Amino acid sequence: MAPTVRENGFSGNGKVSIPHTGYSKRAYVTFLAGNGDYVKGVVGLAKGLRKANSAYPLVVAILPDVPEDHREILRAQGCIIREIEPVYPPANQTQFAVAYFVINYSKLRIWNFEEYSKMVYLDADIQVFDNIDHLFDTPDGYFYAVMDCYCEKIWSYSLQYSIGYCQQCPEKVTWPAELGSPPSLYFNAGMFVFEPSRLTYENLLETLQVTPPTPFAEQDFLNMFFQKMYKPIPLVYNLVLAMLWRHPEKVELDKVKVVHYCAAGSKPWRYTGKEDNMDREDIKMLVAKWWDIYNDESLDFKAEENPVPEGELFPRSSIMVSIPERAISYIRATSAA
Ligand SMILES: O=c1ccn([C@@H]2O[C@H](COP(=O)(O)OP(=O)(O)O)[C@@H](O)[C@H]2O)c(=O)[nH]1
Ligand SMILES: OC[C@H]1O[C@H](O[C@@H]2[C@@H](O)[C@H](O)[C@@H](O)[C@H](O)[C@@H]2O)[C@H](O)[C@@H](O)[C@H]1O
Ligand SMILES: [Mn+2]
Repeated sequence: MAPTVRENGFSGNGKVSIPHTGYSKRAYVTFLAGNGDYVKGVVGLAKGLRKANSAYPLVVAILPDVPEDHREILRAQGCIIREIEPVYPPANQTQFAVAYFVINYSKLRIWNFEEYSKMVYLDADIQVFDNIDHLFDTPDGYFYAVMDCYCEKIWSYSLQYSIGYCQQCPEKVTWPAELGSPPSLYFNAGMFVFEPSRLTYENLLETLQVTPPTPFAEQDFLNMFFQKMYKPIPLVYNLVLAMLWRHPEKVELDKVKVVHYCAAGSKPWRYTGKEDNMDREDIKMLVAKWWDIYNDESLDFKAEENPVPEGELFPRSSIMVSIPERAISYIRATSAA
């Protein structure tokens, strides 16, 4: 039977007016800043999600400094572009672990995307190789993310690193009793499952303004803010590459669904193989896998397969799939002609 969206689903004025009546819209979301080459990461991610048959669209939260030609590239890949204003931490003397981490606080704007009830955030240097749509069905009220690793030199400022403690193997070097209780479980903020909420958003921004910045910027802040709601999920959902050489016993590469190219020198679009660990066979294989998707033209978004109905804003594929069946009652179309 030819499905038709209820009249008030797509009003005649060309705007998509979706009834806010108990439907729950879902989407993947990533973050893009600057006019550099991270746009390639977003294109790769959009194509990877398509290859994994993801049912939900990819929203890209972009800073104003993302140039129009990059925005067009992303629209052409079926991405939903949302411009956000930067978020800066309070004035500080902090040395961030990496100078540009300061722009990553702008990620916090995604909590204001209230038109979505559940989102999966993915850094632009992440690739999704298997379908992870089931993460949207996780119980609400928690913050889901994968535990990070403290063993890389980038952590050398930390107490954990100085005593050789890592949460990935707490039995190897136990946390000294004289230092009190061990650190709370700490997640990598390159991937997480969350529920946008105006209230949480405002709370995040207010709390940020009274929280002294720390080396891992918004990642440290989010770990502090969501400490009580944090639920660790398996590393197959965010393989922080350092795990391959720091905790190989925990990695079953053929089961990994999401790879996070965060190790120094591992960004596929900048890969030279010269940095530490970058000449490993598994790294070369993962970088090649990223390029296979990026270069696969059959994975490009095809507007003709996702027509944007006359006067509407987005291809229905990006709207319709983000509204579950129950929210749209299908009635038999009376021919408009
Ligand atoms: O110049 C930049 C730097 C970072 N990012 C975004 O911020 C995220 C976090 O930075 P990055 O992934 O480089 O941090 P890492 O995970 O390597 O620590 C990136 O994935 C991008 O989504 C960006 O768009 N442009
Ligand atoms: O702004 C802080 C960033 O901190 C995190 O990356 C780090 C950290 O996780 C280390 O453990 C890794 O070793 C390292 O490579 C990596 O840069 C997030 O991936 C990123 O999205 C962002 O939040
Ligand atoms: Mn990253």
